[in-house]
Amino acid sequence: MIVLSGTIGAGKTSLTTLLAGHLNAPAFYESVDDNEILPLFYKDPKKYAFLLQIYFLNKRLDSIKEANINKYSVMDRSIFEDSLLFHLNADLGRSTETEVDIYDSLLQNMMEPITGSDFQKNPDLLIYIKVSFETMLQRIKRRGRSFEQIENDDSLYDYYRELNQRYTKWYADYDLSPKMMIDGDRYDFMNDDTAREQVLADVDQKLKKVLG
Ligand SMILES: Nc1ncnc2c1ncn2[C@@H]1O[C@H](COP(=O)(O)OP(=O)(O)OP(=O)(O)O)[C@@H](O)[C@H]1O
Repeated sequence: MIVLSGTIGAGKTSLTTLLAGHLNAPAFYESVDDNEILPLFYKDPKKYAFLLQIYFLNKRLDSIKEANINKYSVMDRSIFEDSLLFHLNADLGRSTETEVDIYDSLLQNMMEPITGSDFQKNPDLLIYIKVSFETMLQRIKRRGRSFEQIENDDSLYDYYRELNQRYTKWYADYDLSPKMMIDGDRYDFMNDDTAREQVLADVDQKLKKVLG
C-alpha cells in the first residue's frame, strides 16, 4: 500500500491518479465534495472539530481495509495526517482535553496490529509532497473550494501557515514505514512532462527497494 501525504493543495489527489495509472493499481480517494461535515467545520470549527475527526478516522480505516487487496494500492491521504490536523485544531482550542485523549487512544487502538492476522494497516511506502506556503496558498485559491478561501475567513491564513510548518516536522519524525519526499514546488508533475517522468522514476526506484 502506497500512501500520499502533504498539506492542503499539495497535489495528493492528482499524484494518486497518476501513480495508480502508472502502476496499474487501484486508487483510493476520500471525496471532499461528499463530505457534509467539512463545510460545517470550516464555518464553526469549535463545534465540529471532533465530529469531523471521527468522520475522517472512520473513512480512512475503511480505505485502508479496501486497499489491502493489492500491494500497489494508492491512497490519497494518510490517517496519520488526520492526527496532525486534529492536534493543530486542539491546540487552537477547538477541542477539549478529553476529546484529545479519546481521539489519541482510538487511533492507537485502530492502528494496533492484531495478533495472528497479516492485515496490514501501515503503508509500505509513504510519499510526502512538500510545497511551500506560497504554493499552498496559490493552489487553494486556484482550486476555489469556497469554504477554504481566505477571502471568506481571514483566520485561515494563520491556520494554513501553521499547518504547513507542522508538516515539515511531522514528516521528519515519521517512522512507521519507508518514506520519500517529492519537492512539489520544483516538480510540477501535472503540467510538465519531464517533471512527471522524473517523479515516476523516483517512485519506481524507491518501490523497487521497498516492495522488490
Ligand atoms: N483530519 C482533518 N481535519 C481537518 N480538516 C481536514 C482533515 N483532513 C482533511 N481535511 C480538510 O479536507 C480538505 C481536503 O484536504 P486534503 O488535503 O485531503 O485534500 P486536498 O486539499 O484535495 O489535497 P490535494 O490537493 O493534495 O489533493 C481540506 O480543506 C482539509 O483542510
